[in-house]
Amino acid sequence: MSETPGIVVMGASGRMGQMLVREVNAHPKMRLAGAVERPGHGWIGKDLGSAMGGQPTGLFVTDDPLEAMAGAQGVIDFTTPQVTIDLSVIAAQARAVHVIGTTGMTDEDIAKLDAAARHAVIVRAGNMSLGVNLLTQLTKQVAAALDEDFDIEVVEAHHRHKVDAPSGTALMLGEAAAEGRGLDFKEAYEAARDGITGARAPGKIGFSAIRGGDIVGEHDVIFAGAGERIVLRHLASDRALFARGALKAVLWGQDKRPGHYSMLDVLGL
Ligand SMILES: NC(=O)c1ccc[n+]([C@@H]2O[C@H](COP(=O)([O-])OP(=O)(O)OC[C@H]3O[C@@H](n4cnc5c(N)ncnc54)[C@H](O)[C@@H]3O)[C@@H](O)[C@H]2O)c1
Ligand SMILES: O=C(O)C1=N[C@H](C(=O)O)CCC1
Repeated sequence: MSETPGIVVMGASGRMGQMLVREVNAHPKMRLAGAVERPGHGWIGKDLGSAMGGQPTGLFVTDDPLEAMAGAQGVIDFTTPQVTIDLSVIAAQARAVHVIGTTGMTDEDIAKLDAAARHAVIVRAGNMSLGVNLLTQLTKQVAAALDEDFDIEVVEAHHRHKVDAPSGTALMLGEAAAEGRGLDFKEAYEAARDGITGARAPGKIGFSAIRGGDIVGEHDVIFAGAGERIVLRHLASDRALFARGALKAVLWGQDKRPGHYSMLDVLGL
């Protein structure tokens, strides 16, 4: 391995992709080794710096992740579930650390990532920020401390372009709450309500999603009891915090054994 790991950014023109390119370029301990976009995208074959509206960098955008990963030690991937699953096979072949921020994965998708992680290091989290990962631990503690008299609701808000709901973060928080309270998450899960739903059933964890404008990402975990309410809140106002978490993860993964890790492992929480 070269001293400075080469990192490929998948989905380089995306909201997170462009943020990742900037953060990798600014990082003293890594270099940008490749930038990948989907076949047919207008950036394919163009100089990445110019495509991003800056100076040419000599690095050209490709639609071939295998080519991009030749000589790379890591790939950071905030794209779509199918793209991420396909990439996990290629990353494993290339022995590159695969950092996954993509959300909206099904259980089947995650099983495929588990299979790839038998041969490679995968770090995956629905939210890469320190604040949210710490909040999952606080959520678990509060849920363990309070009994079923406190109803748990997770409310999240994101920009108008987000395609999946509930957010990956909301699911992380809900899973932490279920774990703290000793509930089976799948059984406790209650999707957004609509119409004559009947009274709230005890032991459920409810989810609601707001979509609008340019909201980066906001999450409340509400513990609602009789006469009092506890609200644990995380507000993200800059996507750079997700990108920085991903950079931390790709460096952390460099000397790890194959496995499917989370940001809790990276952050030691
Ligand atoms: N885990 C986190 O901390 C975190 C933070 C922000 C966003 N996300 C998630 O990251 C994902 C992307 O979010 P976004 O807002 O950047 O979306 P986006 O739509 O702006 O970016 C996705 C990019 O992937 C590209 N892409 C699609 N198919 C591809 C292919 N075959 N090869 C290469 N690139 C391909 C698209 O062209 C696009 O540029 C979402 O699932 C989102 O929920 C996670
Ligand atoms: O912008 C998005 O999309 C985000 N997705 C993650 C999620 O689903 O929780 C993290 C926050 C931003």
